[in-house]
Formats: sequence, C-alpha cells, structure tokens
Amino acid sequence: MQRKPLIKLKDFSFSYEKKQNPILQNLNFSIYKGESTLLMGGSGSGKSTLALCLNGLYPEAVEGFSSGEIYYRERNINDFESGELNQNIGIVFQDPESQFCMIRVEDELAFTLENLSVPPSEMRSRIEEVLKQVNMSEFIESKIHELSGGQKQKIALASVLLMEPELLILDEPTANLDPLSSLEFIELIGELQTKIDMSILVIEHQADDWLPLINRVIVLNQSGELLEDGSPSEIFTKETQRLENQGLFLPKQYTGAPTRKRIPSLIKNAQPCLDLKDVAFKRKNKAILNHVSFNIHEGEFVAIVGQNGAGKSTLLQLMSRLMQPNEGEIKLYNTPLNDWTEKELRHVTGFVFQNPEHQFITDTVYDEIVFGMKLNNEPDEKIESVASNLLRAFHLTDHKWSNPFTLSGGQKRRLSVATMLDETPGLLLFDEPTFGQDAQTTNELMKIVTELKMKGTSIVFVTHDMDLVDIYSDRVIVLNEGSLAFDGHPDDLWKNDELLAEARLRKPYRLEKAGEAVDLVNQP
Ligand SMILES: Nc1ncnc2c1ncn2[C@@H]1O[C@H](COP(=O)(O)OP(=O)(O)OP(=O)(O)O)[C@@H](O)[C@H]1O
Ligand SMILES: Nc1ncnc2c1ncn2[C@@H]1O[C@H](COP(=O)(O)OP(=O)(O)OP(=O)(O)O)[C@@H](O)[C@H]1O
Repeated sequence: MQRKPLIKLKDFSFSYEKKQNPILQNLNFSIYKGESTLLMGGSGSGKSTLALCLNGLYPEAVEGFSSGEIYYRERNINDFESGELNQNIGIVFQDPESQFCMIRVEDELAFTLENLSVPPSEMRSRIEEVLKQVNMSEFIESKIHELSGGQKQKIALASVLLMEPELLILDEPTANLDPLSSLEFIELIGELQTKIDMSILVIEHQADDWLPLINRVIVLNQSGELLEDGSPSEIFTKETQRLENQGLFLPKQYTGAPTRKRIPSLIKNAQPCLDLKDVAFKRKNKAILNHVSFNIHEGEFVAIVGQNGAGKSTLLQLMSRLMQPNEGEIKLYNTPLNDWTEKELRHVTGFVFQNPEHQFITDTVYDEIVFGMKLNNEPDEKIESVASNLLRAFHLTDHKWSNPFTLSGGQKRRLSVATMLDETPGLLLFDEPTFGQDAQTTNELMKIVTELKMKGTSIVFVTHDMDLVDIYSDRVIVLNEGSLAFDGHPDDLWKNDELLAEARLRKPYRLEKAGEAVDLVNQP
C-alpha cells in the first residue's frame, strides 16, 4: 500500500514581492510520518521562509505571493481555519522573542494550553512538567523579557512541546542554548518522538548533534530550489562537493575536527585595553554578577563562555557602558569608562548585541552601515568606499536597500557585525556573533575578526561554540552563576572536567570525540 504523506508540496514557489525572483522555486517533495528531516541551505536560501509556508503562516502574514500547493494530510493548507493547522504543525521560530504573546512565563504556557482546550485544573501541573523538562522550573513566575537569550529560547521550546504536534518544525532551535542544554534538548526531542510519534523538520547549520535522530536531509540552493534530498549517509558522503559549493557545514563526523588556526598572540608587551576591578551588578536585589575582575590586552582575543543565564550578556553591557555596575570599576585605556564622552567611547568600541534586531535604527541596510560615518561627518567618498567594501565582505550587496528587519536571521547577524566595522575599533564586544551562519560566512567573519586582532583590536567574544573558542581564542573566561570561575588558556579549561560539567560546557569536537588532549602547535 502506498504511504500517504503528512505534507506534500506541489510545484510550490514563493516570493515576498511580485516582481522579485522567487525565494522558493518550484518545490516538489513530501514529508512522511516518522521522518526526521534536516533542512539545510546557505544563509538566505529560504529555509525559514519555507518553514513558515509549511505551517500556513505565510504568505498571508507577509502579504507574499505563492504559486503551486502545499497539502497537509491531502488537504490544501489554504482550506484550514486560522489556528487549526498550528495545532498539528508546531514551529519554534528562529527568534524566540517573536513567538511570545504574554508577559509572564506561566501565562504564556497557559495561553498555549487554552488554545488546546486543556481544562484549567490540569494546566498548572502540565506547565510544571514541561518547565522541568527544559530545566526552567524556577522561572515559572518570571517575566519573559527579563530572561536571558537562552532562557527565552527554552520557554519557546516548552510552549511547542505542550502542543505535542504531529510535525514539529525547529528553526535553529539550539542557537542560543549553552552546550549541555543544547544536547539535552535534542535528547528530549528524541524521547518525545518515541512517546508521541512526532515527525520533525530541523533547520540547523551545524547538524552534528542532531545526526542520531535524522533520517533524511533536504538541501536548498541559493535560488531556493531543491538541491539534494536523501539519507544522511548519501548526502554527506557522496554530495560533499556540492554542499561545500553552497558554503555549508558538513557534519564533523564526516569531515573530522576543524583545524586550529590560533593566531600567535600579540599581547606580550601590550597595554591592558580594558580593566575590570571587583565589578558587581544586581537586579531587584538579585546578584547577577559577583565581584568580577579581569583585564583584556590590546590585540587579545578573549572568549567568554558559561551556561544560559550565567551573566555573559550583562557583563558585555557593563563593559560597553550600556549599564552601570553597582560596585567596582571599569577602565578603558586606563581612563574610567564613565569619563569617556559618548562620542569617543562609541568611536573606539563596538558592541554587537545578542539579538541583532535590538541594534537596528534605520530603514535600509545601507543606512545602517553608514550611520556612524555620517554622524562623524566623514567625507562622502570614504563613506561610499567603506560601505561598498562592507556590503561585499558580508554578502549583503544584493540587500543594500532592504529593510534590516526583512533580512534572514543570518543576514541580520552579519549586518549587526558590519555596522561596527566602519572604523578599526580598539575594542570589539561580540555577543554570539556567529550564530545562524553557514560555514562560508562563519569563516569569512572569523577572518575579518582575526585581521582586526592582528591590527591590535581587542576582541571579546561571547559564544556557546566550543570549537570557535578552541580555534581562535587566546584566553577563555568562564562565568558561572555570575562569578568568574576560570580565566586562562583554553587548553587548561578543556582539562578541567569538573568545571566544564558545572558550567554546562563541553569540550571542542577534536577532544570530545578523540577523548584525550592533543598538544597542537599553534599555527601562524
Ligand atoms: N531585564 C532583566 N531583569 C531581570 N533579570 C534579568 C534581566 N535581564 C537578564 N536578567 C537575568 O540576569 C541573569 C543573567 O542574564 P544574561 O542575559 O546576562 O545571561 P547570559 O549568560 O548572557 O545567558 P544566555 O547564554 O542565555 O544568553 C539571568 O538569570 C537573567 O534571567
Ligand atoms: N519579510 C521579508 N520581506 C522581504 N524579504 C525577505 C523577508 N524575509 C526574508 N526575506 C528574504 O528572503 C530570503 C530568504 O530568507 P530566509 O530567512 O528564508 O533564509 P534562511 O535560509 O532561513 O537564512 P538564514 O540561514 O540566514 O536564517 C533572504 O534573502 C531574505 O532577505
């Protein structure tokens, strides 16, 4: 007997504007019950757009244009009542903030249960159970906007888990999770699949941890066409060149660990650029940072790592003077941070926010990039040449006149980094700058960062990607529950199993898989 598909796409195309080339072109494929599909494609290839078309939110929500059909259980998705499809096809958006309707965690989850007609008497226990699953029990009363990035992502996941959908679409669901939470989440999805017979479609650039669950891989090319469709072993062994041409990450299981490119440190005789002494910060009487002290030298690349909610983003905001510590002092080039004029401070430092959207202030990509230069009355010629170089380097030239809010997740992230590089700053503070990037754009971004470091810029890099820490950082700082738990060379951190477990970190791939430390010679 022929299997009936859960989802079927027939000659499906989609564009955001009538005259535009389609973002998705002529897609024909089906998804069957029990399948766990990995959807891959370079940044901007249309993966998130496809996810939002599959659950019927698009084209209506963006007034886009589609042709061809999508069927859910042989019924055209246009024939579903609003909200009806959502209960069968759950989606966790790339940006969890766009998903919430309520202010408090409990109300948000109760809202989901209300839509599923769960009786009020059962709600509290269901909510407590799901929060336990995502390790967020203590935040049941919290306001969502007061959570850290990773904590928000866990609440978005909890909300969808409550729905127990037939197909769960996950758009880079672990991008903001700390390394152990990310693994635990994938395990949880695996358990849920056995329990409720749920199919999944995962969009993820770095797919290693998902491989045990995945039995099919679909790849889109840059024109939004279907490039590959097959089993992981077929796609990742036979089609590797085609994937690499699209700039994609191949799972490390197939390629081996990435090469270490640590650039020799230039910091031997350098000055401290930033100096933190006994910095403490509280919110509503809750200590978020406890007497943190360290310094950063000119030309040094320092990674800051730690579990969700450890205080990493808070620390960066204090370092960029977006917030003030309650105690302690921060000096930039030996001058207290508070003595710098706003103009000078923004001239010598750059800050890339965790959520790129919080950073955008103009209506076009171009204006966003030239904003700082115009403010500084730079000559037009310089503005034009710097802007066109940055647009090219960050693959945004085709989007020069796009509204920043309509970019793909990866494009938004690249724009937020590009806007900080119109000058060569003395200090760059990055909050997870590489999340959502494909292999090509990650490598290019890291090349730019490395070149800045070679020119003497100090780089502070908050990340959950232990391979990046291993490959690029001179030093790593571990924050654990607001305290500095480690400050030293990454190789010494990788030897400290106890601390890694306590701070919910993992070793880089080369050590996690090899099981033992290899002393690599630093490569120039
Ligand atoms: N506006 C706020 N009001 C109250 N508490 C907050 C606020 N913003 C953050 N917090 C709390 O401060 C703590 C540290 O948050 P922070 O965003 O610095 O963590 P993080 O280490 O960057 O986490 P992540 O890896 O999840 O991004 C968290 O427990 C968070 O809930
Ligand atoms: N609301 C919108 N209006 C106009 N264009 C859009 C809109 N949303 C996305 N786009 C464009 O559609 C293309 C595909 O975007 P999409 O977010 O689907 O890509 P993606 O493959 O998920 O990328 P990433 O890996 O960077 O998240 C991009 O070029 C993007 O600029």
